[in-house]
Amino acid sequence: MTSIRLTKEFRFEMAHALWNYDGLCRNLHGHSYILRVTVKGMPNADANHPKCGMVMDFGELKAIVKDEILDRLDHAILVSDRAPVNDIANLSQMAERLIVVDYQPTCENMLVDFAQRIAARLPERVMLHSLRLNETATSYAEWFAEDNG
Ligand SMILES: Nc1nc2c(c(=O)[nH]1)N=C([C@H](O)[C@H](O)COP(=O)(O)OP(=O)(O)OP(=O)(O)O)CN2
Ligand SMILES: [Zn+2]
Repeated sequence: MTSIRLTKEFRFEMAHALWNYDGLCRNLHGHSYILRVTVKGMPNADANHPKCGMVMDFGELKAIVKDEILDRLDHAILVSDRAPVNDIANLSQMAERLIVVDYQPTCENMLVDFAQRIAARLPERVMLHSLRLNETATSYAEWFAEDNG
């Protein structure tokens, strides 16, 4: 049996601010994030199964990422609970999707959060191999299961 890595790419638009940061990113600003999710497993070998030849259906992976990440974060504002969250919440309709997290919303911390959420939803015998999150065209962070075993 051969182990195969499967990757799907997702895109979402999100605003954030780095609380107490010593540079421009302390201001609310937005990014067009690109998230690449790679899973690993053996393709289904049952010739009678509709998913024969698949590690997992790309559609199933898409549904997980949509549920756990895109539906929450696309066009959202992500801020740390250490920031003045109530002031932002008072922006009323401009902050309908205000997501408050217990971490500084860097791409590194977002990946830790994403890895936990995605791994918990994968089918049996499919492992989360890695994640890559581009915050800008020139900046990205990566999470690898092998680094975090
Ligand atoms: N290690 C990290 N550093 C920074 C993060 C982060 O998530 N992890 N985030 C930011 C800002 O939010 C923003 O993404 C700025 O990134 P940067 O690459 O500095 O963006 P620029 O537009 O200045 O990049 P250039 O392409 O070089 O113009 C800051 N740091
Ligand atoms: Zn940023």
